[in-house]
Amino acid sequence: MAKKGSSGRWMSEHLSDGFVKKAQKAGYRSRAVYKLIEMIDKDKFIKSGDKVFDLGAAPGGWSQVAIKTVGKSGQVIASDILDIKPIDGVDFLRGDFTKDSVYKALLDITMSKKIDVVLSDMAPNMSGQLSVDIPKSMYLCELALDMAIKTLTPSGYFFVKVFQGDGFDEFVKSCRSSFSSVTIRKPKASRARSKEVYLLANKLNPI
Ligand SMILES: C[S@@+](CC[C@H](N)C(=O)[O-])C[C@H]1O[C@@H](n2cnc3c(N)ncnc32)[C@H](O)[C@@H]1O
Repeated sequence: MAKKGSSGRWMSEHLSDGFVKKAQKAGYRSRAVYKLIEMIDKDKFIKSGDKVFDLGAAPGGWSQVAIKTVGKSGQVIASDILDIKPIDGVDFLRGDFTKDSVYKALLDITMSKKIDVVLSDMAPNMSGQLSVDIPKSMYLCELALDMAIKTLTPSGYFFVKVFQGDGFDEFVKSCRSSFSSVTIRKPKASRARSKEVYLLANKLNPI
């Protein structure tokens, strides 16, 4: 029998993954929803009526969870470089978040109203080379932090995927200097061998 390459290994692991099966059964678009659901259950950082940004939203799993949680009185504004199939009640903007035009278009959609929660699950296409992937990911984290600082209410939350590696400690430090509460979490649905963790920051420090 031919030896499985890394993509073959990924596919068989993916298909036998309990979170994948659970997500498919529940009609969610990604297994990643279980990372967000666990963290919302634990830290209660998205509530009914909230206004939420979902950065790096494709294929739309987190947006599905967010719109369910905020309900009709809330709003979810999602964005990704890739398109997503429409989700009832979710406003979607397609574009590259590293481009000024996309960043500004997202700010325009808020119509100067403050946001309660900024989510970022953005991750670049992984090459497998940590020296390339980690800096790319860190840049997306820094842009998301900047957006959070500019748009959040004083009691708002920033929830972001970060890869542990070069720049991680500095990024946590930046978050601590902008927010009075910063916690690092590793949800059960996050694969143990993955270097990803999630950072939850709350309460912007006054400037
Ligand atoms: C792990 S996926 C997000 C999964 C999503 N949370 C869900 O539950 O469906 C990461 C996303 O980040 C997006 N992304 C990566 N670089 C981006 C960029 N420069 N601008 C916008 N989105 C980006 C990718 O296209 C990808 O869809």
